[in-house]
Amino acid sequence: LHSQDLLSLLSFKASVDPLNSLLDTWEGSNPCSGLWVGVKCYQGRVVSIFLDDASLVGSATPLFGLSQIRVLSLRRNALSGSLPHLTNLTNPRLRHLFLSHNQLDGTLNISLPSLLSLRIEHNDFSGRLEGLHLPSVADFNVSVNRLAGEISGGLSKFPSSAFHGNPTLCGSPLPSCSKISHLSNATNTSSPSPAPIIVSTCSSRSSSKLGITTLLSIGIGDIVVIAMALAIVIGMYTWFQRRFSMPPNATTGARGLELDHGFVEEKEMGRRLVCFEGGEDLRLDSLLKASAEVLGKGMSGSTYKAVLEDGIMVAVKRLSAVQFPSHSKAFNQRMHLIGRLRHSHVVSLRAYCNAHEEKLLVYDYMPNGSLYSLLQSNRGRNLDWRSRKQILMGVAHGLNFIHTFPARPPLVHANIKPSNILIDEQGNACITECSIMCFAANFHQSLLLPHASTLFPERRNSAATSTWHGYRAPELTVGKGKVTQESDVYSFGMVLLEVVTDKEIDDGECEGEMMGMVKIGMMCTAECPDERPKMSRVLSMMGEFL
Ligand SMILES: Nc1ncnc2c1ncn2[C@@H]1O[C@H](COP(=O)(O)OP(=O)(O)OP(=O)(O)O)[C@@H](O)[C@H]1O
Repeated sequence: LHSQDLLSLLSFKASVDPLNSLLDTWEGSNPCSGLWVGVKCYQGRVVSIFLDDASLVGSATPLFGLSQIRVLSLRRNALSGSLPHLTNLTNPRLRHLFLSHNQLDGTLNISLPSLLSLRIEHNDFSGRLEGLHLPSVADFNVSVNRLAGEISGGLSKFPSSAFHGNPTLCGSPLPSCSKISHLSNATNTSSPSPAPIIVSTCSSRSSSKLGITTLLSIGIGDIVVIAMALAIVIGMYTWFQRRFSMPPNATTGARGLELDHGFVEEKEMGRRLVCFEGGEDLRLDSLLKASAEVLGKGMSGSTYKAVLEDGIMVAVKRLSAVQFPSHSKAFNQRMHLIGRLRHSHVVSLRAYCNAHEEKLLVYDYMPNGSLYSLLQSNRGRNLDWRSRKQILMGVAHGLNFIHTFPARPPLVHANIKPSNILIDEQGNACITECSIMCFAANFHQSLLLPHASTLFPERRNSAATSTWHGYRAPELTVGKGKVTQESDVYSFGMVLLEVVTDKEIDDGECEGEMMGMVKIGMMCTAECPDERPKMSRVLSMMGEFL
């Protein structure tokens, strides 16, 4: 291990975590052990740092001492101070720099011909853009800072949203500088605000830059939108109620909304087993009698591998009575939908039982374990780039299928993480446990755990079963946040970043693809849910360069 890397990391830790409460896994002398949260290495050198949303306060400067760093992502912390002069001499391999939503200030001096992404929006940077020499940059955003002067050269190709919120910045794509100086001469110079300020609805800090009138009009606009949304929701709710109170066979022909013609209800031992296509032969008593092996235990319950009398293997999830105490009608309705999901990248639910004393879900058994175990094992260390791409493409296809399945309300997975991504006989990735966590009683409590110490939790303690916290979207941490397709996209992005930046990826020809994937991962993990792409868009972006 390179001693300069160790020194840089320790000096960063001393600055941002003097009490050793946030980066407590940064211990010992080997940051490449796999235990240092957020640190990825290649051939003994630190190549990426992912510490988004880690509550870090202090200076980021020591991290620029990592001379082989390719990806540095420190979004949504409270880092302050200025950036050092970044050049090919200091950081020749830096490709992606993500520092948005911090309190960084000073002028920008970055001369990196190979830098592909620069995201520094929502900081306090000042001065002109002349200090930026970034001929290759393709992903660029400096909005909501205090930058001034004319936008020139190659930077003009970026949309105005990349620059908004810098009151004295001008030139294409913002209004021309002559117009601005004319305007500012004509108006009171004590409060210049020539450039259009479009403020992201996700930023609380930026709202201080809005005037009262703007806030009022936004407020009135919001009320109208909320009223319309309420009307739509009530209409949909009424429709939904009518729709699902019909007997199964009386449903109309809309694909995906029909209840199964083939489902069989079994009353055995006082409990009901509801079976879907491919699970018609399942019986509750044979399931309960089957020889079973524990596969693992998670937040939502325990999973067993059961071998039935005829030799068929299934995975049975026994839901925890604490997390799923009630016998809910909504749960049954959702399971009837989930039982119809049939896709090569989604694990089929074959049957379920929702009795008071026993809540079971019966899935196809996947013989090759999960992405979690793959990343943990030695095999994972040698998982080549092709296999990683194949897995991620599979997950993207599966999640896109779930998100576009005709259902009202639209289906949300709610628990995308490596242990819920299973590998089938052909090595394809299949998503399991769709929507289950939507019904968990303690869902939000489990999300309120501290952020930084749960980043990439799977790496912290290989003995513990995985938890979801490192993959949750930031809007879910506030306690009332609701899981949405956008929060699924965030979790997918976190999984993608973990798979792509996992160490021991062969360097060389795959680097371009890898960096493209990092870019997609960053888009998926944008703070603002509205800014995250839909899974269909993610798929087409992945397809463009893979
Ligand atoms: N259909 C399946 N086939 C094979 N292995 C499975 C199947 N379903 C789950 N597993 C494995 O069983 C183990 C336990 O899964 P379980 O879903 O109970 O916990 P978890 O995924 O860690 O957490 P959570 O309860 O939040 O989903 C995991 O390693 C998972 O990959």
